[in-house]
Amino acid sequence: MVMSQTDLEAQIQQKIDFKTKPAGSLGMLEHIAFQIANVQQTLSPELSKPHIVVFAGSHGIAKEGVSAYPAEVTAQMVLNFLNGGAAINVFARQHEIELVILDAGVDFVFENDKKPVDAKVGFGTQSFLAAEAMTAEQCAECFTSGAAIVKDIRETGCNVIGFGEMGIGNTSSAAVIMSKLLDLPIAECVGKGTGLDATQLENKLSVLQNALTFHEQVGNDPMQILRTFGGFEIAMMCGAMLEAHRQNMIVLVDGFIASVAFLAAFKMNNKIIENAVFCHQSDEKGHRLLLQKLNANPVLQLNMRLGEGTGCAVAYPLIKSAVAFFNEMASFDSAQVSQKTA
Ligand SMILES: O=C(O)c1ccc[n+]([C@@H]2O[C@H](COP(=O)([O-])O)[C@@H](O)[C@H]2O)c1
Ligand SMILES: Cc1cc2nc[nH]c2cc1C
Repeated sequence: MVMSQTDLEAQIQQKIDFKTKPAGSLGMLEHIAFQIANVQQTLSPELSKPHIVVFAGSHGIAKEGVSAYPAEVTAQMVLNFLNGGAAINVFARQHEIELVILDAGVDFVFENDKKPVDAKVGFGTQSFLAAEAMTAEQCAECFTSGAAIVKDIRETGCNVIGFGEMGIGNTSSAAVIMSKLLDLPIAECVGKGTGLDATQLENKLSVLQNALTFHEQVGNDPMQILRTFGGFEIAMMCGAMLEAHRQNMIVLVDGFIASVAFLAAFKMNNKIIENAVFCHQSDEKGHRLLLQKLNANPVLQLNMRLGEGTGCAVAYPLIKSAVAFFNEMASFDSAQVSQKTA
């Protein structure tokens, strides 16, 4: 017998409420369990073959003094990921999450035997201070490649996928994209990124204001905004997230930059929010407001501002706990525990 959506939702909620606990006492874990069961349309949800993809890209805007670190760190960190030494490697290993390192457009030729997945769209974007970050063709390629990597991962049996990134300068791209997509003053979207001091932050703000003035004619079309302000890894994440939704996967969203990629995807298909778990509220200034605008309730708030998918990795065991209680806890009936009095 085919169950209606309303019936299924009622049954999921009933299963949660009949567990041996005071009603609502597992808090956010209850919401996550409900969401995952609902996405998977089942009373026995499963998380299988979890993956995190780190999308890496270099940014032309990095030469405008908007980051506390030099642009070459992007390629150097990709090598570090490949050698297993970065924070995301540690957390992914700890929680048995498959890690995929993807070159969306790093300004470096990787030639050792250890290479990132090659989806290179170019050797970094143009500085969007006085040019478009990428061409329309490059932006389209980001979407095609993002979808392709997710399809490949889906074929391994994975149904839960985290999105992280690496790209010196990408909080600048992300801040401008957020400001355009939400029609917010850029000052509300800009933060210290990798750790700018107050003077450097003022410079970042003025660079981004100038860029916005230069691109004044850009309207609110998300594809046009992504193309104008980049980066390759942000556009590719956006395309990948949309595919993960098409494949009915659980979409784990990392920090500020990943959330901005999500916002662009949401503007293209707002149903994607049904599959999304916002893993961690970053310390980057704009993230809180962005999550508020999405009505999103992050699983964790640990004052991290690293990216790489680290928020997804550290939140993952909690998401597993949500599914585990839903599947394994006894009910009042099965354990013969008395229910609430009146
Ligand atoms: O994910 C976040 O919330 C986050 C916040 C601040 C910085 N980051 C990371 O730092 C880099 C961007 O910072 P920046 O200062 O170079 O724009 C990039 O590699 C991101 O992964 C990440
Ligand atoms: C060292 C370093 C590691 C990172 N991981 C993600 N963004 C980063 C930025 C820097 C500077």
